[in-house]
Amino acid sequence: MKDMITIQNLTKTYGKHRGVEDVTFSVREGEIFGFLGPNGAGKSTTIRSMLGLIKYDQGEIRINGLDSVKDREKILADIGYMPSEAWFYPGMKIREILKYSAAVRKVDCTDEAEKLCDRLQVDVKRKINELSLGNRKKVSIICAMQHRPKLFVFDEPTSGLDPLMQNVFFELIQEYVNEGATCMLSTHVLSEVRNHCTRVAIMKEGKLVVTDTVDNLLSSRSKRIKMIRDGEKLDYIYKDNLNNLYKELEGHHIEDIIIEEPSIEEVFMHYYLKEEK
Ligand SMILES: Nc1ncnc2c1ncn2[C@@H]1O[C@H](COP(=O)(O)OP(=O)(O)OP(=O)(O)O)[C@@H](O)[C@H]1O
Repeated sequence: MKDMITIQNLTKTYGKHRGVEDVTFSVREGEIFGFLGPNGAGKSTTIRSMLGLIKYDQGEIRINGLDSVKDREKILADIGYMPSEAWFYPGMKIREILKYSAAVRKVDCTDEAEKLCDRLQVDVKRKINELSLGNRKKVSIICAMQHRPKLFVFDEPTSGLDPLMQNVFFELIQEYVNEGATCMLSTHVLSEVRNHCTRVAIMKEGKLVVTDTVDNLLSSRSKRIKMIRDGEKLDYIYKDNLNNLYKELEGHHIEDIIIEEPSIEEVFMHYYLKEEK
């Protein structure tokens, strides 16, 4: 499968401050790719560099084979980007915002916009400044989707959306992906990653720490152990070979033991914890 996004040795500093350092990964055509990491890890810097919103210092970014600097306009024509902040000009009606967003791209999105408003339960007659954060997010989602782009880039799309609308959002993404689109999703919600993403990249302190399939990352050898040993209740993550656990338990009275797969939060947590200095 060909790459939709290729990022090679991306480095961006903000004056003396670190942004991202030597980041290399790729997103394949047709996948839903999770982009994770704690606050300040460098996700937005990477995304803004991809979209030409900031100038990076070193490296190369190609999107659908095109150079992110030289071919910026061509690239942007086929991207649906949703920033984490859902801000619009106050006073505008939703209908006007959607029309304006389509006109900037010089495409007629009327049918798709109507379908999306219906699915996301958006009333186009309402003014943007009357809306809750969740409803503004829905407008932002429609602006990113209505021109049916080849590539979606979402920065924390579901924060503020109720669970029903979160479901509708992922149904829509899946439908577009089934028709050939690619989706890069920056999120802090690990259940979204487990349920919807095929591969992930995890950033930490400006560097890429891992990129792999969600299945591989979750099938690590660690297990969650819950047991009552010698009258004591224990609940912990065991990272060694299970044969060693059985040896360690010899001579103890085991009243009860449950060995289960850890949650995605438990598996991913160490990528989020700060390194000991
Ligand atoms: N405009 C800026 N000026 C100076 N430093 C910046 C600027 N934007 C980002 N940074 C720094 O770059 C680093 C990466 O920030 P970035 O916003 O890319 O992280 P993030 O992973 O998107 O975080 P979050 O999950 O909080 O959105 C941080 O150390 C941040 O302080």
